[in-house]
Amino acid sequence: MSSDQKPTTTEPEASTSLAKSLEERLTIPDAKTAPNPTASTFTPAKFNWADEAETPTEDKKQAPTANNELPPAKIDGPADESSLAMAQQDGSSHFLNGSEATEGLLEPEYDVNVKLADLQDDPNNPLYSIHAFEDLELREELLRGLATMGFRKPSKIQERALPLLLKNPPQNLIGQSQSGTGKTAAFVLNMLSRVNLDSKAPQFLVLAPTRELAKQIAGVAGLMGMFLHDKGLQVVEAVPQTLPPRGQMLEGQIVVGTPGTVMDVIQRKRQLDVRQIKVLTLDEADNMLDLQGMGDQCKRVKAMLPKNIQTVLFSATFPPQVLEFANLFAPNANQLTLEVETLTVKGIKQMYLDCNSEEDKYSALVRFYGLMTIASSIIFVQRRSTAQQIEARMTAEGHKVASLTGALDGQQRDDVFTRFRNGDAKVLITTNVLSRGIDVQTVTMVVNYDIPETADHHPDFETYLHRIGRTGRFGRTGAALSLVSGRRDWEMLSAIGTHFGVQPMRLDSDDWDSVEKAVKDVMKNERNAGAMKSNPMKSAEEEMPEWDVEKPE
Ligand SMILES: Nc1ncnc2c1ncn2[C@@H]1O[C@H](COP(=O)(O)OP(=O)(O)OP(=O)(O)O)[C@@H](O)[C@H]1O
Repeated sequence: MSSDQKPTTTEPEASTSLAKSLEERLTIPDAKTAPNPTASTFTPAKFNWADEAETPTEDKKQAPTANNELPPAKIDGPADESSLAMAQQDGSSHFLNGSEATEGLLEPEYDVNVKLADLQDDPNNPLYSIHAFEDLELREELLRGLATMGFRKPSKIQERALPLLLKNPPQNLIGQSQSGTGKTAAFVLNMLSRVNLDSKAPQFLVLAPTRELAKQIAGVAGLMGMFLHDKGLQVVEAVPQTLPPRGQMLEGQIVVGTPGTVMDVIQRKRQLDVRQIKVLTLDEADNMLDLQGMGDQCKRVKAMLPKNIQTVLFSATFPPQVLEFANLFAPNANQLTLEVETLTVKGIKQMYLDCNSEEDKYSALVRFYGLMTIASSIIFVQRRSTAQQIEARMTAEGHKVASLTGALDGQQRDDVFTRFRNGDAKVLITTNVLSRGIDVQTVTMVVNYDIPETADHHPDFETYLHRIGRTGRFGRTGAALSLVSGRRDWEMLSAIGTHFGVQPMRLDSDDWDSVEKAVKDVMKNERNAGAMKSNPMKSAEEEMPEWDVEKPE
């Protein structure tokens, strides 16, 4: 709802002053500029670099919630061809096929290659890089893999993190960068660079919060290592309901799984030999280390691994209290962290739709979808029951939608998610279970049907950021629409805007012509913006964000 109109029944002045104070406080800071330490001069240190990110998942919300949401079903499984094909489709199509299924909102009038090249030339963009992958001393098979995937230049996080990760003796790393900027490739390349292909023993363990993300990471590792398979590379998943039969070991140098299942296959089922593990990586590390969620499981897994292994933590968000624990989990880590104001991805246009009531949200949603063709979109809700209701209503009205929540079993989740990835379902309704890490490049719209809130009913900053980060991946454009239906929603969204230093654009559900025009304009402007941002006149050093360098304790 708007600052000046609503709520009409409850203290309109308060709402107005809220908006005013919001306006006063909201300034979008410029990227900081400062000397840029070159990769070769890095010593174990903490770097604070300007950019963007943050989020929680359904797994995190295993703590009791008001709506009795249960934690997601636990899932497991070995690496298979489908995950490779999935990653292939997702990972490689970005540059190989610029005219993928984006229609309507995001007609790709531009050439994706040209636009991305511009973004990667822009020092203020997180995709910017002054190096080539060739400078990063990667083995030849990996360079070929990257080229086949269409990766032309590393992003900032890849360029910064890789030299730190690949140093010998190996050092721990805590790495933060905005959603969709290629953190997966950074930690996957570390593993693929360090792998000993003469041994089939598990050497690398990656933990991720959900089965979908674990499978996605396994797929990326398989794809990036495509030229190492005939030399013996194997990637295996450890997610529920896809494990080999009891008594059979998980085989593969790279194991990717969810923490509960990994704990189970090490300790109880004894299907994972961890004696040769040399790197432990946590993706979505702030979520994984959350003590109310999976923190305990991750700690227990780590305790079962050999001592003195390299520990690598990545996320788009590291709230201060979690960062503290992260430093205990990965002692003496090199640190690449970002200021909170730099976490939002500029290519994601943030909007909110002012609805008249909670019930009005559904009709506004359906009307919004009727306005334009959207390639693919994700609707996030807070509760499973809401997901089911919206799915039923939209399906009854002839929309092709799917819904994925922790209420489904592993196979059902895989089926639904495959339908969405393939484009058979264009709209996915889900809870926070899919808020983190999921990379489906055709997603051009994220809808926050419910404003994300924590279990203790505060605005959930991290989840908001991760949710909207499901669009706008690696330089793509996207839009995020939050539905606001009352004073509380408005206050929560305002707090989120203040936290990140952004102000979502208001759309009025009483004026659909203007909504349609505004959204189309937004998408057009965003689409054209990338190519105009770069400033080739400034040297890389002049324009690099500020890095605070500290020695680790
Ligand atoms: N150097 C690169 N060149 C081109 N594309 C890339 C490059 N690095 C990564 N990508 C692509 O960018 C997309 C986003 O990457 P990835 O999923 O690793 O992002 P992320 O930083 O982990 O995001 P999140 O915080 O949401 O988990 C993927 O489709 C990946 O294939």
